[in-house]
Amino acid sequence: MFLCDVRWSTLCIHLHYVSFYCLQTCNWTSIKYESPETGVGKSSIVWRFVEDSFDPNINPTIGASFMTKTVQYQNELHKFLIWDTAGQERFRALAPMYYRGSAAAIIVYDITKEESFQTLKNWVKELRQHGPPNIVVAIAGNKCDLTDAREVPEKDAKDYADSIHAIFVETSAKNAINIHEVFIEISKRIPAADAAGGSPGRVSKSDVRPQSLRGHAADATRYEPDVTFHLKNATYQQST
Ligand SMILES: Nc1nc2c(ncn2[C@@H]2O[C@H](COP(=O)(O)OP(=O)(O)OP(=O)(O)O)[C@@H](O)[C@H]2O)c(=O)[nH]1
Repeated sequence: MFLCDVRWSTLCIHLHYVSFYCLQTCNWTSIKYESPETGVGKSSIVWRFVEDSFDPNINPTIGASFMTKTVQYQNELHKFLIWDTAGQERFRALAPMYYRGSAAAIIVYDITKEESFQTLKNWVKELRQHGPPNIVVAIAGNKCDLTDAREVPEKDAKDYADSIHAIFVETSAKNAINIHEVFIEISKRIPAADAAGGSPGRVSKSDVRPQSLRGHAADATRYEPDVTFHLKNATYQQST
């Protein structure tokens, strides 16, 4: 998952999950979570953030979903443009299409699956090597409501995140724990466009990469409504 934060201009945020990207048009309708990169809760986090809802029977992502969400923080508006991409290995090669040009990435692992945490480290390496140089990275240990099934100690993950200067949170999309907070924390770390003179993630409004727009709340009417669309079946809808 990737996010951006800008004042008065669209900024590109790359929200990178342990798994992501997919631009292909596919017909698969039911695919089991097979690898440590799938089923960690990426889509659930996005839906909790965007719609404040949780679906225990959510389908695996086939293709990619793009969503925007505008929130007010203090006296500013933050508009997040988010790519939610499929976690399956077959889509891995498409990842650079989404993280290049993004200002932030959220890499998600499942606290009940040690393997997903190890996989996360590979994504961090890839982002460091091939992603934008100043990309903000957040690590989210999801499903923290499942404490009895925990395999990844919180301290281990926090120490790792500190070692790479990443934001760290444990989240629960199910119980709405730290979802809003991680997005706001990312937004705070991304320089405003006017201050940065054009941040790495800055994009035009027609660019359908994840972005965040930050401006003053009083100017909310200048922004377009939040939207959701799915590349899988080329549907497009306004969510607000
Ligand atoms: N208990 C619990 N279950 C969760 C949480 N987040 C997601 N899930 C469940 O985990 C499963 C996978 O969630 P998804 O959001 O589809 O995961 P994903 O990482 O987007 O999966 P892909 O689309 O395959 O990459 C679903 O059954 C969700 O209901 C959480 O915070 N707590």
